[in-house]
Amino acid sequence: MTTLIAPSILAADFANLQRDIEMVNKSEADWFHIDIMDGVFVPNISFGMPVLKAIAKHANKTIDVHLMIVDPDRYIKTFADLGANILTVHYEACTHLHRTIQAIKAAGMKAGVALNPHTPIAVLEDVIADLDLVCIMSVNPGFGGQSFIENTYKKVRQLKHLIEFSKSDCQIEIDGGVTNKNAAALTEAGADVLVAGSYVFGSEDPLATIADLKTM
Ligand SMILES: O=C(CO)[C@@H](O)[C@H](O)COP(=O)(O)O
Ligand SMILES: [Fe+2]
Repeated sequence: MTTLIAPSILAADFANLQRDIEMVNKSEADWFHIDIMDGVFVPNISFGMPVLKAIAKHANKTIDVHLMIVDPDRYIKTFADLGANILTVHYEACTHLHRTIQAIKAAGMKAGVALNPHTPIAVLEDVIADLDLVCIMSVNPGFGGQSFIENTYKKVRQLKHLIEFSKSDCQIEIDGGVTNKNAAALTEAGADVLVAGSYVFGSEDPLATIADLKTM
């Protein structure tokens, strides 16, 4: 199976959002990656429900929502109603992670958990069988355009082992600083989904950049 590519809309031109959504629609990308930041869990605020609603209206691919917010349980139903297909919460933001995962699935979405760079893979041991996606943060969450953290490769391999050992069919997503310099090595280590924001939207030809990432 080839690696899935999920352009991060955080790096799109918000004054030309529909144009950028149409670009992703006609590209070889697989998912839309949507970063929701609350200014509390992370030191930045991105955008909220009205913008997600507008994106969902035009997007014709899987909508992968990455919540960087505290107490995400408050909004699970809202994100399902807005059109999220995959809802990823942060391990560090959930007091009752098992309950949150079940609530996401009960709302009809796939359930993902994201781990900050300092959080070990081992914390997922007792929920891995319930998960559809694990998002390994390869930068500290909160901003696009940061440098990739090299320790990520080790975590991908550890997660791959845990998934195989648990007979889980959960996918491994890498988020932050993904470029053509690390994409092939991430795929080789076991990544299933690569999120790319500034590398795609900051390039001369985003369609070609996405197509190129797909080959890695
Ligand atoms: O969740 C985040 C950042 O917190 C990411 O999804 C970024 O939006 C990825 O952007 P690049 O690092 O690819 O520019
Ligand atoms: Fe993200």
